Amino acid sequence: MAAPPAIPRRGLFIGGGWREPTLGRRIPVINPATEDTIGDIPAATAEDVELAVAAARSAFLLDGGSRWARASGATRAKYLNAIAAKIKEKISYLAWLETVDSGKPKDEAVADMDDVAACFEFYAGLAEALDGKQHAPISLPMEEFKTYVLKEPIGVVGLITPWNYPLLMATWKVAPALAAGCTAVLKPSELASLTCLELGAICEEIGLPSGVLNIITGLGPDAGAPIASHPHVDKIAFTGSTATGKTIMTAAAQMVKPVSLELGGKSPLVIFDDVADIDKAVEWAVFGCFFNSGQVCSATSRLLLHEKIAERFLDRLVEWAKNIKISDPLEEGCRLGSVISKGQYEKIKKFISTARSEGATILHGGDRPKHLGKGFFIEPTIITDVSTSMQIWREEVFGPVICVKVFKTESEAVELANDTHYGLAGGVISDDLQRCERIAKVIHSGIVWINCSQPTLVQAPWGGNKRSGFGRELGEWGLENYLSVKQVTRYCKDELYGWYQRPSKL
Ligand SMILES: NC(=O)c1ccc[n+]([C@@H]2O[C@H](COP(=O)([O-])OP(=O)(O)OC[C@H]3O[C@@H](n4cnc5c(N)ncnc54)[C@H](O)[C@@H]3O)[C@@H](O)[C@H]2O)c1
Ligand SMILES: C[N+](C)(C)CC=O
Repeated sequence: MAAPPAIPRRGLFIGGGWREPTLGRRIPVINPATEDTIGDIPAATAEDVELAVAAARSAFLLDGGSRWARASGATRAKYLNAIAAKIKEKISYLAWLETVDSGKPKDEAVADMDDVAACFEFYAGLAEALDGKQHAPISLPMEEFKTYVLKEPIGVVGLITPWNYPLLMATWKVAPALAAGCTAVLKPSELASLTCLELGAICEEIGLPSGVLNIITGLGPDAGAPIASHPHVDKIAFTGSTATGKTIMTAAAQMVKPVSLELGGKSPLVIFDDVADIDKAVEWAVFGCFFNSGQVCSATSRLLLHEKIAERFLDRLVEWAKNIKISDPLEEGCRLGSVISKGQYEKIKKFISTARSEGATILHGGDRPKHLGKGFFIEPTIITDVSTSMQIWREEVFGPVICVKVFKTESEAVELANDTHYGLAGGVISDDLQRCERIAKVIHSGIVWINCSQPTLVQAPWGGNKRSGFGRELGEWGLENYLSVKQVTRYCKDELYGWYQRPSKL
């Protein structure tokens, strides 16, 4: 068997080159599936953030912005397409790296890398289309003024991202930010930064102008907080926990800096008794909460079952959960890998034990799989006898743990579905499409899935309401996040405007 590739030892990617962190600190990289230390990443601090922001600002302003910010969208599109091509060329390597860094099954990592390339290509298309949207005239009810609109890049943007889809979540921000003409400082999660550093290497290879994208790795308070509070960062786009989102919003508010926040969730999946093929519904329930070990912001982790099918559905759910291949994520056919870290493993175990002590039943799972002695693995876990006051019903676990409640009527199902501070996603499964449409309208969330859970489409808006944040990523909305709209109005009559009396020239 060929030896696995080595983990590259990288520095911080600043101003188009690599540099060691100013204080010389590094953070170990642990493969969560084996618990082995496999490398390290730089631990940036405020000193490095200064350098990265300065590099991004001078790239934004260079030659009056003509190299990047005010270059045509078509010019920027060439770079985005070149990044996409490199991602495709290196897909197996990048997927391997993502797998050993995050513990997710290799097949999932390959799908993530496909999505990364597709996202760069999609925003390359929108960058080109942006050229045709400039100078859009505004229809006015008078003739003396003519008005048009320019869409301009916001400036230097700080992009702070989580570990669950390391390169993909970064791409959701980097691709539209660059398409808009912004320059950026990306700070991925300290728990999984390897593929984001490889993005730096790709930018170097394709000759992205220096300083357009800077990538600094490190701990949140040391490397993320100085970005959020930096006076020369014009916008923050953040994906992560609601708690960190609040801290970032507070820091940004001091400078009236715009923020977009993609935060946590506790999304419902409502299943009615009219489903003809119960396995089809069960598979979506499994996918909705056990994919990526449930470490998905939009995981449908609250399952609402109609009382008439609840027993049969739960029997099949347990069968399907037992059938999931849990293994080293590099093994062929793995469908449940490890969770990201020891800390996350312990947090999930605590959620399960609290649910038990509050009176819930652990119907299936709840432990480390017996055949895996090492690694941060947790069985797919199904929890029943849940009340709405329990922690397991109210709080995001971010692990392979689904909690179940039974309902009698449609209105009860809707009330339970909306019984949350979060509002990211929700799903409904029923053979009655009119009912699905009715429910889609009344679920308080940014995304509703009908007869499925989790499809994520680069063309469609993504984001939440309530404590799941605000702003939308992906689609054209993702580009708008990084554009500032400028009104340009011209007075076009030869005569005086005539509000004041012209003073005599005598
Ligand atoms: N809504 C979405 O689209 C979406 C997508 C993925 C993940 N998430 C959410 O992300 C969370 C899991 O990710 P996580 O554990 O990495 O979140 P986290 O909030 O702990 O960390 C996210 C990022 O913020 C940084 N950070 C931490 N403290 C900071 C501070 N004080 N100032 C600036 N930056 C700081 C971290 O280093 C990391 O890069 C879950 O709640 C999940 O629901 C949401
Ligand atoms: C949208 N998705 C599933 C890729 C990442 C959210 O955690």
